[in-house]
Amino acid sequence: MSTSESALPAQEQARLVEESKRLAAFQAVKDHLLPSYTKIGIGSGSTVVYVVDAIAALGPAITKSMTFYPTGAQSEELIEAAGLNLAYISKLPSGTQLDVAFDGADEVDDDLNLIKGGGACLWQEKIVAAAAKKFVCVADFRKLSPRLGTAWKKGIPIEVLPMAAPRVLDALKQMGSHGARIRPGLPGKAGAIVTDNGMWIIDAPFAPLLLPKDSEKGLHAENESSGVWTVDALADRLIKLPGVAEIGLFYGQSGLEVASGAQKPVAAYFGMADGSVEVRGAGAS
Ligand SMILES: O=C(CO)[C@H](O)[C@H](O)COP(=O)(O)O
Repeated sequence: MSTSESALPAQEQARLVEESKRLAAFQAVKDHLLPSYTKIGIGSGSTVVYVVDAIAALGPAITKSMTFYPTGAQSEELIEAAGLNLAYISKLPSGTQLDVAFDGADEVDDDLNLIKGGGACLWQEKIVAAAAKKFVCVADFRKLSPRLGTAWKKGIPIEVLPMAAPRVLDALKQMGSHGARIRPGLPGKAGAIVTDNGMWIIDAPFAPLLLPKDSEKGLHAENESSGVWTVDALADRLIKLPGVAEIGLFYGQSGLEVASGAQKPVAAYFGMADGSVEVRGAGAS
């Protein structure tokens, strides 16, 4: 949030953020949900609520031929509450892709790499995003960052098998994440947060993650324990730690570059504080 926005009273700031999510969601749906589409992925979080609002606003004449695939319990409820057709990715016939998937993010960098998992749904979110021909990210202006880990300081969410958590924490420390910790449950719940998949989440802070273009500026990852990593090197390393089920880094090639299995969005829509929508990547299709 810029100085001018953070000077606003808290209530006005919150209103601005909500309005920016809504604007981004309606624009993304307008640009990327074609009436001919039949299979749509729906992500998790507070921004996706507006995506579902935008889809429902198209009316049953358009949406009745569409089926919606959730990324967890929250989006399942959203789809049902909006009266949209619900199905599960486990029932998507092999060899079939979703036409498009919409989801939020905790942070988005200049290369459209994402941090996701603030809402603990990252595993199913990655499966649904990678199953889509086109993955579109929707966010408010606070999520736009030059490098991951600049604005989002809570750490990279990592979904782990509970019995492996202490070993994963040891490994993260060696990799330079000194503040890594198991995410606690919601107030009133003792112990760790438990994901829709029965796993725990570790949040692992790292120094802002470098991009390929940073090496041209003389910025390099040093050694492992320095905690300075490029996005790809860190992601490749984290996913190989025994006990790690999935990581909240969505990285690699985008859906425009690979036929299927992309984790990165083809486009990211940001609602801005001035009421505009900034689009990074591919616009309308
Ligand atoms: O990754 C996610 C949940 O696991 C969400 O997409 C992310 O946390 C953004 O949420 P919000 O739209 O509420 O800011």
